[in-house]
Amino acid sequence: MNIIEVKDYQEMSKKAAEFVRDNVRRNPNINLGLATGGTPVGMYKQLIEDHQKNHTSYKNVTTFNLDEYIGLSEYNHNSYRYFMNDNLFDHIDIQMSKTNVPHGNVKDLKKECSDFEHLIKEHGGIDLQILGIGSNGHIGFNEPGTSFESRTHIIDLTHSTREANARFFGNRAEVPAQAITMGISTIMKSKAILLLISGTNKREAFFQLVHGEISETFPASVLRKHSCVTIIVDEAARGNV
Ligand SMILES: N[C@@H]1[C@@H](O)[C@H](O)[C@@H](COP(=O)(O)O)O[C@@H]1O
Repeated sequence: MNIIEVKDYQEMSKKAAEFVRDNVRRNPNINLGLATGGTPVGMYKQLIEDHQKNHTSYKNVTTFNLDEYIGLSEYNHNSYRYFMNDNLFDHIDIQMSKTNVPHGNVKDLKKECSDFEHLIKEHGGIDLQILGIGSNGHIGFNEPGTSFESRTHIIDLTHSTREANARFFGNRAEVPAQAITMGISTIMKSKAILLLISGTNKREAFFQLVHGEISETFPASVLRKHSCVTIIVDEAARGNV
């Protein structure tokens, strides 16, 4: 794993945006895997700024998002589809038809999972996957205990994840109990991975990732088996590591 140490959230966001932009410029038809949560918001802001200033084009880019809450429609402000439109897609020249976020409010959720998995495959796989990390080591919504062999699937969210995400909803009771998420093996098939880690609440997770054992009890540890992972981590998350 290539670890890039930066000072703070601002610098992490800038570096991450440069990394993504350079990849898009090198391969304008890139398949990007995207993440939600608080961590990548600054990176998306920088990408929008770069698009406006330097005209980096996303016209031929295809995107696949990691996950979506079950039960929320795309119009719900807490859905990840809404998040992506609001934080990125509405502000760049991407074709909406090339943006893919799992649908969390369809009748046949199992079919949605296998369709999503196939869609990624049909497009030739993800070239660059952006990731954040949960404080319990989850990636996407793959909670501790998820099989490393998992494909896109339905997951029960843990108490701590619902608690952590309650800040977006008002209270924990409103956070959906389940989500659709790319599986660990789906994520691991990406050709390259960019993981962003910021803040003191991620310090323990960063430490585990670097020093802990590779185990399904800490999902992100699987990344140590991937040959092309870049981590951008700020001072607060590094602590004394
Ligand atoms: N499903 C998302 C993840 O993709 C994200 O990486 C993680 C951390 O979120 P944050 O960046 O807000 O700390 O939790 C969320 O639940």
